[in-house]
Amino acid sequence: MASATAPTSLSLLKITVSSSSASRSRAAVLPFSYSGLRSSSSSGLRSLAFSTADSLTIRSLSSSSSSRAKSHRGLVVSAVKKSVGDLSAADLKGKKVFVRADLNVPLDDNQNITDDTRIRAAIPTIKHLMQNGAKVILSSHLGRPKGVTLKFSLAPLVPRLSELLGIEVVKAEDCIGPEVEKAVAALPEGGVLLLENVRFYKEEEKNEPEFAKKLASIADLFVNDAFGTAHRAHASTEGVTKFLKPSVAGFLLQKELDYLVGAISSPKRPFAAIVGGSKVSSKIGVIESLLEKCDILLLGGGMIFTFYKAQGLSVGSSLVEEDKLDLATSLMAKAKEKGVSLLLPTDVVIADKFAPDANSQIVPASAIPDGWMGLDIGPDSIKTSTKPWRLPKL
Ligand SMILES: Nc1ncnc2c1ncn2[C@@H]1O[C@H](COP(=O)(O)OP(=O)(O)OP(=O)(O)O)[C@@H](O)[C@H]1O
Ligand SMILES: O=C(O)[C@H](O)COP(=O)(O)O
Repeated sequence: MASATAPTSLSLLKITVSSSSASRSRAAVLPFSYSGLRSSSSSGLRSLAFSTADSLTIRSLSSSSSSRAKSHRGLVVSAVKKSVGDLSAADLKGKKVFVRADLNVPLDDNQNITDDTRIRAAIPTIKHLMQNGAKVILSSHLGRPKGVTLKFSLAPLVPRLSELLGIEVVKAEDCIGPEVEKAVAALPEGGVLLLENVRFYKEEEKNEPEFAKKLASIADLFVNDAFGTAHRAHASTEGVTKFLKPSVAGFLLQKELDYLVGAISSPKRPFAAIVGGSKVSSKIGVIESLLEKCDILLLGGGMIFTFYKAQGLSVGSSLVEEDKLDLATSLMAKAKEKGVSLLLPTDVVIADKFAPDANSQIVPASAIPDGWMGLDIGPDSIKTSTKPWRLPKL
């Protein structure tokens, strides 16, 4: 059986804590999966492929047999958001509906859509509105343009949208202004007008009220179906809700909310979550919230290098949020305090530059050479995180 002194990659983590009953009882719910540890190999963490930020948790795992502590994370979240399905023809006929979707699809160099999943996902809401006589004003961002940029135009999406909806979707050249107003006025019941990329205006991401007001001024009510963008308070997602009533969720957003609420309010234990992305700073809220609910939190993506550095590891030229090192440390401490196993990958992909033609290799997280940058989790860690017999059922 592994002990806290096993030379796992935990030994790299310079965190010393004293035992707490909270972490012991919490850790007891994690029977899994720590098969790698239990195999008692001297490279326990390597076989686990994720390292916990808290070596104490591992000791607790292997020593405690008490049943799971009564959850202090039993926060029940209930989804009582109004959805577009609650709106009938009586509410919609002849109404101008501003629909924010996430049509941020990948395009190749010739502006061909290489994956239309997001367009297809937006269709049920749009069809519901069309079938109930609404005039649909469809808005989205595409990419992260700095000002008006042709390659980020939504124009290439029109043929596919039209095909999927069975009507000719009209495209506006802008998302606000007199031309848009004219196009809206000409829109028949059941018609769809696609506005130009809302991020062509910097006011969108700044959530400027004046801009939100202009967007809202062309519509009677708002449907947010942009699940992939729902974590951002932008003018077209959050700002317009100040001016349009009702503001309701689209079918896609509702489905995802139902799913998440179900998973989070009464999860099967042990409950694990995986969080990735490049920046810790934009994930603080979600990580803190998950620490209240999860038993295991696996981190991936670019943000892990901030955590490694916070632990004193050498991370070469990896992306690091220097001003968030303390935050990373405090999140790890918080996980410890809550008895949550915060796991970091033990192997990583590194490259000599951030470019498609870079040289790359796989190394242990503790062995990133100077001049190399870590990009993401390595194959061992991927294997671990995707093998159901290693991880608890999600
Ligand atoms: N490991 C990395 N090293 C350097 N740059 C990275 C790394 N990972 C991602 N990036 C850069 O950050 C951008 C955003 O990455 P990603 O979408 O994974 O992160 P995110 O946290 O979801 O993004 P954001 O919070 O900025 O929306 C990428 O397009 C890329 O340019
Ligand atoms: O692709 C995405 O993640 C969403 O469309 C959000 O895009 P953003 O990260 O540029 O806001």
